[in-house]
Amino acid sequence: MRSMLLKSCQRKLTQKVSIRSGDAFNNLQYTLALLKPDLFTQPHCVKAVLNEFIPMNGLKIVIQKTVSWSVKDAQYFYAEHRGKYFFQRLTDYLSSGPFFALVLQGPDAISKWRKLIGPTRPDKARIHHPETLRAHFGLTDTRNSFHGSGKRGFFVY
Ligand SMILES: Nc1ncnc2c1ncn2[C@@H]1O[C@H](COP(=O)(O)OP(=O)(O)OP(=O)(O)O)[C@@H](O)[C@H]1O
Repeated sequence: MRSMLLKSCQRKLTQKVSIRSGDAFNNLQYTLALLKPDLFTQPHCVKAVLNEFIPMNGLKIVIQKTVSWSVKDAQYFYAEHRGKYFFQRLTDYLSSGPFFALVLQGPDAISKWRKLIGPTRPDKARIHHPETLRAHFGLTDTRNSFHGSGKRGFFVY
């Protein structure tokens, strides 16, 4: 399984990649991280996240790709929230411009990245978890700058 994972990671970024996240090998995991459109428009913030926050927290970027989603792509990705009052706002936002998709690797990468990005709401993050990325960079409940996959499973982009 590990060699399959590594093979997937080594494919060129232009190719469609399918990786099984969260497979443990000596606690090694892969996780999907999104640096959402609001952050993408702030190159100095992106630079700080990529070059400082991620490596300093024991995570390694194995794939980095700029993506642009249609509304349908965003609706598919966030399907679990369909029907909620913020669904249209959320999917309009994710399809409003380009953003970065990263595959991060490291021990306990899934929970480590989720912990690093912090609570969904940046205002709450600034009060209760001021050290987190959403506290530093998040703007609003919708434009909260980051996504971290919450569970093991396949992701394709
Ligand atoms: N109450 C809300 N009002 C507005 N937007 C919301 C609200 N709750 C969630 N969202 C938006 O939907 C996204 C997905 O919500 P979820 O509950 O999965 O939070 P999360 O796991 O912290 O975020 P993400 O899935 O983006 O990592 C959030 O990142 C946020 O942009």
